[in-house]
Amino acid sequence: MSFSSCYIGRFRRTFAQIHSTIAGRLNRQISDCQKPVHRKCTWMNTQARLLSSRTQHSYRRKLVRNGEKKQLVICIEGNIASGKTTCLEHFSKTSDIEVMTEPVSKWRNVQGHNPLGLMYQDPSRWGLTLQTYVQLTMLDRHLSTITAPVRMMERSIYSAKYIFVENLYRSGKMPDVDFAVLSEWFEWIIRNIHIPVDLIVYLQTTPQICYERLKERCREEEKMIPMEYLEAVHQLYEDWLINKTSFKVPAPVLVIPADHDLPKMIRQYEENKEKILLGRNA
Ligand SMILES: Nc1ncnc2c1ncn2[C@@H]1O[C@H](COP(=O)(O)OP(=O)(O)O)[C@@H](O)[C@H]1O
Ligand SMILES: Nc1ccn([C@H]2C[C@H](O)[C@@H](COP(=O)(O)O)O2)c(=O)n1
Repeated sequence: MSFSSCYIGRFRRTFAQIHSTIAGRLNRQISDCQKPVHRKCTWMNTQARLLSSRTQHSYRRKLVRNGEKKQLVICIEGNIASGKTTCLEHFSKTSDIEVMTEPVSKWRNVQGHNPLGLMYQDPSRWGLTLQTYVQLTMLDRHLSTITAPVRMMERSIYSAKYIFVENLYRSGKMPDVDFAVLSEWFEWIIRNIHIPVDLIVYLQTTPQICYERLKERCREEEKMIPMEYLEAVHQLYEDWLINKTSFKVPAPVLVIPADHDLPKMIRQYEENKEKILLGRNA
């Protein structure tokens, strides 16, 4: 087999795996969000109908998650090492809440490769690789079937793009072409797939506190993260969720100050529990 046919064969297999992962999570139904349409059709038919609906009508139809019902989806957002996983651990003890951490273990090991580690070693070369995989795995998380009345998940496909891809690009570590490809993927996803988020809980920290917690956690890949990186991520989060000057915010935001020690954080989580369970920020 020639090098090129072997390469094309591998590309086709990889594409088929990604396609089946996403397609498997979808209901193969189309909905126009306001008026759900309960018609079964194949993936290909769905695409055809999406295309025709777009040319004939002004409203947009989107693919929906398997068995999508009225469960609440709460995304926990915050800087690296701000305490998101610790927050989820606390709420995992509450009945009626399903918690879902970020798929970091996948980002550290995809078929024996470590795109997270590679990205920190050489962001210009591997930023696209990591962020493409983050986008896929986060989409997979968003589309997975919810098994409790409330889902709390760590971060979202939105912060992956608005914070981390944006940071790589703005800091000059992601080439224009990589940013353009990732942006088109992202825009396609949010235009065509319904990704409901009911509330964003923003754990607001100072970069200095995150730096201390990062050092304490001591994840191998993150040893070279400088303070400036956490400051840049912090600023992007503030502009998105507090100042609301950068990107569209997909849900109301509940801000929890998160520089405090663990006992105080737990008190704050308990004080905010009702709001969170109702998906409200006030
Ligand atoms: N309120 C807190 N005070 C002190 N240390 C904390 C607090 N919350 C979390 N940590 C510690 O900080 C590190 C990062 O927390 P983690 O929950 O993993 O953050 P994230 O998931 O946001 O990256 C961990 O070692 C954790 O034990
Ligand atoms: N889109 C993303 C999301 C996360 N990361 C990095 C940042 C951390 O090193 C790690 C996990 O984040 P944490 O849960 O500890 O805040 O993954 C990234 O580079 N891109």
